[in-house]
Amino acid sequence: MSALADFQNSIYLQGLGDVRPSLPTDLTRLEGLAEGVLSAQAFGYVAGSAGSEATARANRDAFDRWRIVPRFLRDVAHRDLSVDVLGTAMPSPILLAPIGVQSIFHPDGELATARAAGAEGVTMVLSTASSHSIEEVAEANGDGAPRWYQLYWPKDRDLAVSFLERAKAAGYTALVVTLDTFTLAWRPRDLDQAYLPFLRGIGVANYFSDPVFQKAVGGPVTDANRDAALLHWVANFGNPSLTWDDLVFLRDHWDGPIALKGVQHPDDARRAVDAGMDGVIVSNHGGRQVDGAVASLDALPGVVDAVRDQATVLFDSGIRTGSDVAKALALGAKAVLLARPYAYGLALGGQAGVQHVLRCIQAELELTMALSGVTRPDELSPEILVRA
Ligand SMILES: Cc1cc2nc3c(=O)[nH]c(=O)nc-3n(C[C@H](O)[C@H](O)[C@H](O)COP(=O)(O)O)c2cc1C
Ligand SMILES: CCCCC(=O)C(=O)O
Repeated sequence: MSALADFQNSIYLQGLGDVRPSLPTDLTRLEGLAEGVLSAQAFGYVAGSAGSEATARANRDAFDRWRIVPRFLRDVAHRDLSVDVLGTAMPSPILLAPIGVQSIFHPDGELATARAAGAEGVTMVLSTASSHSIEEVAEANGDGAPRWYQLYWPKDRDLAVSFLERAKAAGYTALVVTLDTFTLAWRPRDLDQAYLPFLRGIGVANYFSDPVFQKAVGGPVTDANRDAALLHWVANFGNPSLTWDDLVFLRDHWDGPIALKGVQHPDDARRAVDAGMDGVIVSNHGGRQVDGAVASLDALPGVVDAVRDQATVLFDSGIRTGSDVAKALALGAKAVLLARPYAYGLALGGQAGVQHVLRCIQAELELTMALSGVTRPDELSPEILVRA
């Protein structure tokens, strides 16, 4: 047994003193509860996806179509979920996905998430669109806590370099570059409420605190130049003109590992390898970008096949339970990024809510593996799965 599954025992033992978990241990129930504590706008922003939300549903359906076939009498007494991903030692193959604008879920936003991740030893991927700055989040995360930085690659190259330098200086060791959101997709829940957090000054902390950004808007952002600063953000946030050739620029300005997030096609995965990228993250942004896009889990095997051992393949979009993690790993992912469930945990319980989510999903993963005859993540293979 490991400390991860000990969480299960600690819950039962607390029950002897009539103490019960304050949040559900079935993480699929968090969304419904979060709806009760969030504003309609904040809930619509996190729970919503692109268009008719067909891809968001497809992400979940794809997990349902794979079933685990448990095996027994394989000595699963000693379990070890730890993995090394792009040079970062992790207690389990689960990272916290980049989620921007977290102060719409809880006043402490990314600071609470960073504290939770630091306390659990789990790697947090900080979004460029965070509501607290790169440096503030690093401080909350703690010295020596593992953290990665996610880049939204702005038009202004000097600003991109400044973000990378700040992230490096603040101890973020790997870079995640998100390809699929150089512009926001058609998101009806936000459109119907005419709601975009950035225009209300949320999710722009890294921009407003940046010397390159400040220079472009005539100095530190105050009431006097705030509207101009927001317009500069709109004009600069993403760059639809980027091509594969531009990745050379990133390689030149970041000396750690780089993973491209949003890869769905095997050929794009091969191009990432050719461009010297260290990893790809198979993701459709939780169905928030291309409605009608292939379910992320269905895209995973093709990418794994294309990349083979030449790069690390990570996965997100639709992970809700420990058994989802096991399925994604069985289909070839080295680790997964957990997203919406921890945003709901944050909304419901701040730092403690995020820690609850992390403990539940890690314990559930370990128990699912052990009860399926598997003791280590690298033992998970397609052999443990059948089509439903
Ligand atoms: C509210 C919200 C904000 C997000 N912000 C970012 C972001 O700033 N950068 C990024 O790369 N992905 C962002 N994502 C996408 C997640 O990293 C992840 O790919 C997606 O949520 C996975 O789908 P799932 O939550 O349904 O599992 C965001 C997702 C949500 C729900
Ligand atoms: C401008 C987009 C930043 C946040 C994001 O990635 C999302 O809402 O999906």
